[in-house]
Amino acid sequence: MNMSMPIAPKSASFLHVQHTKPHSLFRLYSQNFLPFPLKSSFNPPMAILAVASSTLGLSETFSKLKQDGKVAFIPYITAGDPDLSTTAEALKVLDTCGSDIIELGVPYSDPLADGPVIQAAATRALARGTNLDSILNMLNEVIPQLSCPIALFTYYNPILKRGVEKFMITVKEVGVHGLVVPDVPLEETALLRQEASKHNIELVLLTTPTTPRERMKAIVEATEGFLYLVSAVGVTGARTSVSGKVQSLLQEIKAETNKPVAVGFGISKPEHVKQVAGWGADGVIVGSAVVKILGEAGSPEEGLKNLEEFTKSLKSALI
Ligand SMILES: O=P(O)(O)OC[C@@H](O)[C@@H](O)c1c[nH]c2ccccc12
Repeated sequence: MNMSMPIAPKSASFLHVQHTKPHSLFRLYSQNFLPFPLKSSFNPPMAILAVASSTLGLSETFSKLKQDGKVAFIPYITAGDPDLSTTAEALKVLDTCGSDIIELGVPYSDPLADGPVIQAAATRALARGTNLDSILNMLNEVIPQLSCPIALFTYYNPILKRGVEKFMITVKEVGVHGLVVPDVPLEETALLRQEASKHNIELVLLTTPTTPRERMKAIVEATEGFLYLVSAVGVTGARTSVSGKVQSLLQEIKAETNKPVAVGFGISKPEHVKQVAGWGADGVIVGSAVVKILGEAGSPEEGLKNLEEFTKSLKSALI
């Protein structure tokens, strides 16, 4: 990864950039979008889902949580940081400590939406030779041991390199349930959504604090699994507080849909988790704070131990 690449300072956010640069992340969400016919998703009776709980997808996970009056805890980690065997252990720790969905990031050389913590994690993972094949081989072993679904998190380029249909087939084969592609140009969402739908992968779309209302409605219509509400302008990274605007954004979105909404960006403490859940979020996503613990520990063992403690502290805010 080009480490000299300027990391967008928080003030010059992608949202501001969207008005100056044609291809910033959030600019991609500002073109007109024609919602596509939603796939008629097969909804087996809960009894079957309860039996095969490890096969619960993203939307089933949210409906089960909703029935229990609970909010989803969704951590994000970068695959291969500090190494893939630690990632395998970290997935099990996160699962055991009560994660309801886990976002697993595919490290990429130009993570334009990521702040310094996740950029550094991607650099370390790539330096160790982590790639999509090695990640999928690891997932093939680990997913059968997990009780929560995995949402693979990747920029668009690695998908295009492999071919959209081949990518979907491959990730489905290892048991991945969901997919988040933060930089997909919306006019190309159709191709991704068609192939994702064909292979029963839930493609999660993102909306931001400055997404125009009509555009937000189209994104809500098109997203599957859940809607990712980005809580702050700028790049990923722990913040000292969560913007109060999230509360009104959640109300605005929930007036348009019954689909679950998970909030991410900047959430890094149990009090943030509690606050966002109290505002009506169906899920709370924590990335950088978790990545930092794993990637910057003195050893993988220390990282996993600290991860367990931190995850339990965040989860306890939702109980
Ligand atoms: O790191 P944060 O501020 O806790 O935000 C979650 C974020 O890491 C995760 O969802 C994510 C990782 N890379 C991204 C790129 C765009 C949007 C979201 C993401």
